[in-house]
Amino acid sequence: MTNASTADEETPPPPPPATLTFGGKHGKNPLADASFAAMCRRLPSVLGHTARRAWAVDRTGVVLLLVCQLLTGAAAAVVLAFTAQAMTHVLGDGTVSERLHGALPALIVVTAAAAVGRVSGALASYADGRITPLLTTEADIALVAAVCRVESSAYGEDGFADRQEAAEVGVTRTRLMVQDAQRFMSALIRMIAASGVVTALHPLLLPLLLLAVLPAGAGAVLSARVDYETHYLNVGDRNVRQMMRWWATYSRFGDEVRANGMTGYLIYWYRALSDRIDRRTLTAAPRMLRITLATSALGGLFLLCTWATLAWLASAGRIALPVAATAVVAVQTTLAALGQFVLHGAAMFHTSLYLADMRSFLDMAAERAPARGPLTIPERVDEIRLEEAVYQYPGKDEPAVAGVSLTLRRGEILAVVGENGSGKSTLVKLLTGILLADKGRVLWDGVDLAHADPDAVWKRTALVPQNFACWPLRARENITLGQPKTFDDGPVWEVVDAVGMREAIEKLPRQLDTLLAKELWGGAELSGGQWQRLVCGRALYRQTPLLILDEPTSQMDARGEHAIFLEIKRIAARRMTVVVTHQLENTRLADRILVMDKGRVVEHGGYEELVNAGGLFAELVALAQDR
Ligand SMILES: Nc1ncnc2c1ncn2[C@@H]1O[C@H](COP(=O)(O)OP(=O)(O)OP(=O)(O)O)[C@@H](O)[C@H]1O
Repeated sequence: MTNASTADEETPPPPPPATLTFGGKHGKNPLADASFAAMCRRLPSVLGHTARRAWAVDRTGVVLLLVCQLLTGAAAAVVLAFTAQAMTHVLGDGTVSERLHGALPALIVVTAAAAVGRVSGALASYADGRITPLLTTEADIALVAAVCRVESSAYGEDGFADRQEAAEVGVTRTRLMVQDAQRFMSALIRMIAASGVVTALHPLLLPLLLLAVLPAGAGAVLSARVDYETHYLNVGDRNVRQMMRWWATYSRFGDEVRANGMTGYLIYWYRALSDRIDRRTLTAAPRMLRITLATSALGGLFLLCTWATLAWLASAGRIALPVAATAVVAVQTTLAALGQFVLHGAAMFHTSLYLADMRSFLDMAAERAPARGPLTIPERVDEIRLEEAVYQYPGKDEPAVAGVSLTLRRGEILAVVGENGSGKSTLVKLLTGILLADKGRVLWDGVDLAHADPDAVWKRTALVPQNFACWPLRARENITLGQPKTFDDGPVWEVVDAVGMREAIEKLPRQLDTLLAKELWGGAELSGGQWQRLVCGRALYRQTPLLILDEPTSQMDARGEHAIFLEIKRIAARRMTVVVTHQLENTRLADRILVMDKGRVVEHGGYEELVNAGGLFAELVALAQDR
């Protein structure tokens, strides 16, 4: 036995991924208590909703689709009725040529109607091809817009991310909805046409045919239910798998994954989660099989009864032979139409389950869109005041900000310091109205943010967040994003100079037009510190009354940091500036320093004053110098 294998035996197996359930108040499958009748009642509402949305995106396509479907149905009825007529001639009395001659006009009509049916069928598919992509795009954009617009606090809400994942499936299923609805409607029209002909031949045939296809329909609905149940159980796991997939494969995190030896565990983890999802899916397979076998057997039995009845009617002389022959064709046609009607109805029901998830998420997101009030904020803001502001994140026992009062005036630079988790970033979110205080108030020139239009607030805010996005956009857009108001690059170059990025941008293959994403064709990459400079440039470009920088220079070299703080000082007179930092030396530029601990302001004053006070700030400064 080698040392390596001994080591392997002694190494405990890696822990499997945590078991995640689609939890919270959304943890209950909406189908759990739904009766079969209730499920069937969904169809008209789903059909109506799809029709309204289709009408909104492509009226011509919808009209074309409806006309073609009516034509297809009418053509099917004509084919059947004239086939019956032709049969009567073919199986009637006279010589072969006389009988064929007699059937000829009916056969010509059958051929013409079949041609019309085919052409309108093709046109209906074309209309479906027009409507579906537009509808899917609309659903997709509605979802993205809804998520972008919710109050920031919604992200932390129980089940929000899982509901979003379920809604994403709804978006992809939208693709099937028009197709299902179109096939369902066309089968319905063909069924009505064909059943009219069958009933005219003998009234007993239609109920028997219905009995023959109903079990298949019931089977399809039951299978859809099982499939959805499995999907519902897997939502939580799929959500986290999707997130991990992105983190594990995103090139920006590739170095961390490789150099820390994470690859093996990440792949193991991904496989373990995928296996768990597959296991649930496979558990459903025998149930599906049982449903299909039972309903097929029942349907087959009823079909046998239909044929036996037809044979009995013919042999007992209750229907003439030509009528019996026609009945065979009519039964086949009706059976096909009925079968498709039921199957596409079930498919629509199936799709509707996913669409309902999407609709309920959109409703949920709409309820969480800011509805704060119509108050607006003056163009120039002179003062921001916090009055005993408290904020507690959902699910947390302690408030992150526990009653903070402060006044910030135009022209002032405020530094906020404190240990990790002391509430600095949360305070910033309260100042900017990203989060609304649970208790207390945040007032911008006397306007309470709880009642102000958030867009008016954010138009006057520039924020360099602690965790910023490296947008896969051109360099120019990475600066102007959120405020693309000039056609001239002058102001963009001004901020590029201010953050010391001119040389780096001029070296890019297409300067400001360079796509900043190495993974995209023609894209280029910046270093971490260069990205941070660019993000600071974006905030400076906005020229707003409030400028907030949360750890703005953590990745920068001394020259970059110097340039940024010089610029902050240069422009400070025209705005209120808040700098959150752990680099305590940088707080020297501030007019005031706020020291936070456990959500409260424990000290405030100037740099020298706080160092001499011998409190938490002095201790942190001493620790920073004790290297
Ligand atoms: N989105 C969130 N959901 C739940 N709790 C959060 C969230 N963001 C922060 N917290 C919690 O709120 C508290 C304050 O966090 P905050 O980010 O404001 O601290 P901070 O002072 O900015 O910390 P750091 O110096 O590490 O950036 C912490 O206990 C943290 O765990």
